[in-house]
Amino acid sequence: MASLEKDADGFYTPAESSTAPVVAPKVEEENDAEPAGASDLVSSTFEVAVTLADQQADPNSPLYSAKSFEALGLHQDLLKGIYDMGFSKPSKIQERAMPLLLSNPPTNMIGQSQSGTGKTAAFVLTMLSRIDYSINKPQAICLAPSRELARQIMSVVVAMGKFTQVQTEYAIKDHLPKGATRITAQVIVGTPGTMTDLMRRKVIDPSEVKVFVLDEADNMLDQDGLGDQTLRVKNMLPRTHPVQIILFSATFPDHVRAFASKFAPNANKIELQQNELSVDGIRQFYMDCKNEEHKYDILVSLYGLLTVGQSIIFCKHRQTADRISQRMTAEGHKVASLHGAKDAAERDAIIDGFREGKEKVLITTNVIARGIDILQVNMVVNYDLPLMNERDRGGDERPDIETYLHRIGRTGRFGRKGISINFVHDRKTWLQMEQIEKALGKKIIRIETNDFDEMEEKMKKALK
Ligand SMILES: Nc1ncnc2c1ncn2[C@@H]1O[C@H](COP(=O)(O)OP(=O)(O)OP(=O)(O)O)[C@@H](O)[C@H]1O
Repeated sequence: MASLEKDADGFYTPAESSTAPVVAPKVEEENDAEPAGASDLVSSTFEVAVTLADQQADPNSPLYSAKSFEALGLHQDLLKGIYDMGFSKPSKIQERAMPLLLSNPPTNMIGQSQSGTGKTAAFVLTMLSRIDYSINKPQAICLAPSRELARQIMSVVVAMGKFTQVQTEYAIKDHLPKGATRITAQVIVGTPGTMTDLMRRKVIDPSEVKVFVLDEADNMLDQDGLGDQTLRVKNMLPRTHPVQIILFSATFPDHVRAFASKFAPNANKIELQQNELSVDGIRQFYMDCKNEEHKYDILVSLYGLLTVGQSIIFCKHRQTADRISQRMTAEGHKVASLHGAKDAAERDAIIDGFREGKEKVLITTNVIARGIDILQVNMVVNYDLPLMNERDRGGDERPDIETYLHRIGRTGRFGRKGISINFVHDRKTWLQMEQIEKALGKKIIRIETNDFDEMEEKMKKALK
């Protein structure tokens, strides 16, 4: 075994020199063109299929692919799983990333692609392709920032692996029975705190781990957030053989890029340009509210539109989410609220209920800003704009562009149309929104708050 040195960032690195760098392929520039043939969302399954096929045939779309899933060299059992899920062609990120992810010897990957463009399938198929099904030991570990996202990723592992013998287990809070001593499952999906705990207690033996995936990698590596815990997990991985490290996200802000490259050395990189970060299917609006209280009134007046499909309302504080939801409920509206102060069972029940469409409006915090994939969500409201100080950068009132992108990305999934509405209520919030607009190079259009008919018409048009 190579001798190890711990460097200033806390990484253990082999003292010997590493392999030659791989030339990083770049995603071609995409233009801003309207996807061809885009139409309304879920009016019928048939219509959606036609729309998707059109978009997947448009070389400017992030959903475009020249290849078929067969051409990506996947095992027959996985192809069956993919088709069983209703996928017919890979998306651009799948087409680009899969050959690099599956090539031998395994090479690390830092992959970036817009929200809702199919990153999950790319890393799930890699995990399922790399494990040895005859060995009952953990071989692929995937970390995500929330239990909701970990559960969703697991549902993709199970669906894609339906025709394989894969065994899976969660590393999320309050999931394993108290006395559990050893996990034999091959794929483990979880959150960093619980994963660290289970590895420390030797419930997870990482000695056979070959693939380590970070979904929402920029968030998982952020030094102000989950970075330490993620690094702890990495430092417990075996050093007797190479472990393929796979980082995926829709965003990789400058302050984590260098750390990401160190975390996944010599990685193949697929990167987006700043002007490609948001998908065109999401139409962005804002509403001028008079003050904090007026934001609530406007939200209530939007209820009819919020429930045309499903909506997610993002607030800065848990208390705001609870307060709004209690008030709206008391006024006879059906809404749910979800945040990190609720216990595990309650969180699972709330997100499952929302997924099933039992509630059409979910009021929440940044806890589910990332990754959550619910196709019926056609509206996102930023009741409070996301700010950098929510990431523990005390006093920093700049808008948090990455969180904004992830929040609005809960709609407009895989070529669907969606709407985002920002509430601004004073000069400060207006300037913050202007900064977001500038950073993304996309116009955020004003909607009148006092003309309900115009509002409704504009929004319905945006969803067409
Ligand atoms: N090739 C495909 N054909 C059809 N649908 C697909 C394909 N790949 C993925 N999807 C669907 O697209 C949706 C979005 O995929 P996914 O959740 O992986 O997006 P993502 O890129 O991880 O987004 P985010 O950055 O928000 O996490 C999912 O509902 C998924 O089932």
